[in-house]
Amino acid sequence: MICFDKLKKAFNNLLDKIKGESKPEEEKKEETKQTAPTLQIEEAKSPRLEETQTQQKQEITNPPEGVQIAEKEEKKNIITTEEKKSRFSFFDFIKYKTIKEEDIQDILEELRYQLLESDVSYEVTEKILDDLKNAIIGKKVTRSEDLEELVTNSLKKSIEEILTKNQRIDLIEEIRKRNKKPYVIVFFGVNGVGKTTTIAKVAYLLKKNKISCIISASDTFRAAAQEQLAYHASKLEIPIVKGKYGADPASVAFDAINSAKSRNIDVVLIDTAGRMHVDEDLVSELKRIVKIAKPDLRILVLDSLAGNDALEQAKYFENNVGYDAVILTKVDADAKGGVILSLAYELNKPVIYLGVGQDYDSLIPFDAEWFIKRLFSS
Ligand SMILES: Nc1nc2c(ncn2[C@@H]2O[C@H](COP(=O)(O)OP(=O)(O)OP(=O)(O)O)[C@@H](O)[C@H]2O)c(=O)[nH]1
Repeated sequence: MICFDKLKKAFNNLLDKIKGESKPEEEKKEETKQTAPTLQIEEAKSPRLEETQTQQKQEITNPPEGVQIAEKEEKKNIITTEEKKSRFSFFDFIKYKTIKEEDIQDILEELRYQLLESDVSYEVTEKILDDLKNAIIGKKVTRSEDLEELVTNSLKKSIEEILTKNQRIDLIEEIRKRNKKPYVIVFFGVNGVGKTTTIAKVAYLLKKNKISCIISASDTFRAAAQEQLAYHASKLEIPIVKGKYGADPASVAFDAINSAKSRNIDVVLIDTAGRMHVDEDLVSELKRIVKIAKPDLRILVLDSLAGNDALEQAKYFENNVGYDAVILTKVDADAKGGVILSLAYELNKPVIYLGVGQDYDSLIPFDAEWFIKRLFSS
């Protein structure tokens, strides 16, 4: 289950505003009619007028429960209609004239707010807004459908540019085309982002593609991490090299690589320890592992629930250790979704997979077209 509802809503709200204009006149009239109150007590005609009027007065000051609910419903209707009416004003305001920046200021401001709320970084938000301004300012539109098309195309194009900024890496193809055995991959990231789970998912993916692998349990910092990996390795029937608690993680990786060489195994997957905070100890440990294991690919694992903090973590790792690609986990639990855009645009490395659940097959290749489709589907 992948949601990123908030980001989707941000774009849908904007398009809804524009779509609202295209409703036929009849529908508009119908909606306006609904604003007239239905509880018209003053006009009630009764043979016992006085009695009725007294009763009505009482009803007005203290209406029965059913009427109270009806009034509440009615108020809701009025509010909804007011909202609907405001949708019409945007297009009515700009049609037949050349669109100027000040005409779209309000809708851009609303979009800006909603994007930032969805974890889209400031820089990416500004790019989307600038692209939108460039697409519609100076245009003359006489049909709301044309405006909707202009806006949709601009949003889709911006997002495509953002998501395709970095060269994609097809992991399976990369391993197959590289004539090196074993192909070494090291995974790192702060604690709890999902490194161990991701390694199990990657092992499963390799196995499905008939690529053999061995796991190096180089997280000797957290005792349970070894057990967790051993459990996955046994379930997936994949060999594992473990180290004792507190052992040198680089030497565990070294042993795993030697084991792969002697057993003709295609790939070594190296797990590493996370820390609560990125710190100097972690960085020097990772540098040592990288120096000794000489990985072909360094994968940074980031948690989408960390929002913009994920971006900060990525910058920290970039500056201190360096990495080649990102796997973004827990996307299934991320109701916002903007972090994907921020990472894709602000990092110089590609996001290659998304973790979308806890099962072994809950790892999907990251694809711009897929993302855009989901974002703009109804
Ligand atoms: N919903 C969801 N949960 C995930 C995903 N990936 C990992 N998790 C969960 O996140 C929690 C932490 O995952 P781990 O794999 O133990 O994280 P870690 O980075 O190895 O943790 P440390 O070894 O402490 O650094 C576990 O409960 C996983 O099941 C994902 O894509 N979606």
